[in-house]
Amino acid sequence: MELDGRKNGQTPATKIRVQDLSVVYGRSQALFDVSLEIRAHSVTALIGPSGCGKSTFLRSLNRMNELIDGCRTSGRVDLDGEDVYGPGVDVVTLRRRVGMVFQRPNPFPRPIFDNVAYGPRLYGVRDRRTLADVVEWALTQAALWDEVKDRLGTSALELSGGQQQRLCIARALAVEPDVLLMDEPASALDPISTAKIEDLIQQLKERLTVVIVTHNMQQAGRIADETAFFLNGHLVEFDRTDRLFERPRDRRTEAYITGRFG
Ligand SMILES: Nc1ncnc2c1ncn2[C@@H]1O[C@H](COP(=O)(O)OP(=O)(O)OP(=O)(O)O)[C@@H](O)[C@H]1O
Repeated sequence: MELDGRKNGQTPATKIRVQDLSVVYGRSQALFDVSLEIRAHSVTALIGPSGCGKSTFLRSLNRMNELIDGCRTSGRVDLDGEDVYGPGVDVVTLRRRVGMVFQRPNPFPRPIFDNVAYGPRLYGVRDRRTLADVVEWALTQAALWDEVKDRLGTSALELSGGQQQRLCIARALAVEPDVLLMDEPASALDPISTAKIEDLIQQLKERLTVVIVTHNMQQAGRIADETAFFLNGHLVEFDRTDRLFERPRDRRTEAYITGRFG
């Protein structure tokens, strides 16, 4: 099934439309009827206290939740107007279009080059020149090329934590996704590496759409166009980041951003 068309009357600016999304793990419900729209070429931050469902929401956007035993999802997630849970959707293609970067850098214990070439190889690229070009392009996009171009054959595990995380971003970018899901990508990093990742995210949104979970409200304020505040599995408020932080409409949002709980 093609996922590219703009259907169901969505405006071109809507990249992902979530309607009445609920997620259950076994007997415990993690998300309750969440609806929101994510604009193309924007950065959307998901904030809220631990356990409120941010990662669950993120994983439901590219069906990563399905890898968890006992996890059931209902509702609708449209990507460019097509339901990603619809019959006939190829999950491999979906996850190629909607890539993911995790909290802890998780490079493979393989050379830097192979880490980035992994996805393109998986999707059938064999030509060495083409692979080399893709690797250079993705590492440049991830602001890592200059630091590693002379040691592409060394193990990714020899890189610093911040470099490893940019490598993981390069690995995700190498298959040219149009959405990048990031689950607290900078929480394990020092302030300088964090600033690099934040700069990178700002640049990436020219190419793609970013959805990021963060515990760091200053970070959401710096990088996100829109912010969603979750509490106990409910989406409490979703608005432009400046409005959500300066004039929250819900007192629970206000309590959270002013540090009164969470
Ligand atoms: N694999 C799983 N199996 C069972 N329950 C899970 C699983 N993952 C998450 N949950 C539960 O779902 C709820 C939401 O968890 P989730 O990880 O989505 O929250 P979160 O807001 O991302 O939390 P944190 O900020 O601590 O990462 C929690 O009650 C959690 O215990």
